[in-house]
Amino acid sequence: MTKPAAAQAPDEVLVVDADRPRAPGPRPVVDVAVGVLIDRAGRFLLTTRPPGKAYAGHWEFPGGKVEPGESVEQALRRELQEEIGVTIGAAQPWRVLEADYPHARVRLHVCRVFDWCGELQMHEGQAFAWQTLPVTVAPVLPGTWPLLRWMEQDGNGQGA
Ligand SMILES: Nc1nc2c([nH]c(=O)n2[C@H]2C[C@H](O)[C@@H](COP(=O)(O)OP(=O)(O)OP(=O)(O)O)O2)c(=O)[nH]1
Repeated sequence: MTKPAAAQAPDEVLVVDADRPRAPGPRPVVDVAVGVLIDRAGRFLLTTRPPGKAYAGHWEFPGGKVEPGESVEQALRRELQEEIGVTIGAAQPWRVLEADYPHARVRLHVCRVFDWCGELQMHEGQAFAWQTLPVTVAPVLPGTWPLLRWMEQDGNGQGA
């Protein structure tokens, strides 16, 4: 059986903007499902964070928070339908990153996705770009850089 999202130990822990204040005391960790959509040419999809969200305009992999009772795969399927209008097939669990931001502590459950249907539709006014390594978009969200580094280490994302 798949482990509950909260039981997954991170592969890496990142502290973002460490000089900026945090709320005092222990902060809950929010589980987030993140999708690395990889097309047949080996390119991967990045989108910008919509206006009004923390780090608006920064580039990231699409995804969002896991709701109570959802698996990571269910959350990713729902978020990608809501945000970019595609329905994913299987989501392959890949790596876990914990990121401590001034606005929140998040645990990113990063999945690779090779199979989806539907045309891309940016429902939240995001920009999108199909990328290979090294990426040509900026600024990249701090908590997205480790994922790009892992891809490079694994020899992924160079395109076909
Ligand atoms: N989707 C995504 N989130 C990332 C990445 N890297 C990274 O640090 N994050 C962080 C930023 C946010 O703090 C958190 C995602 O939460 P979010 O606020 O975008 O999620 P959501 O769409 O469910 O948002 P909401 O409107 O319900 O508040 O994860 C990434 O590559 N993709």
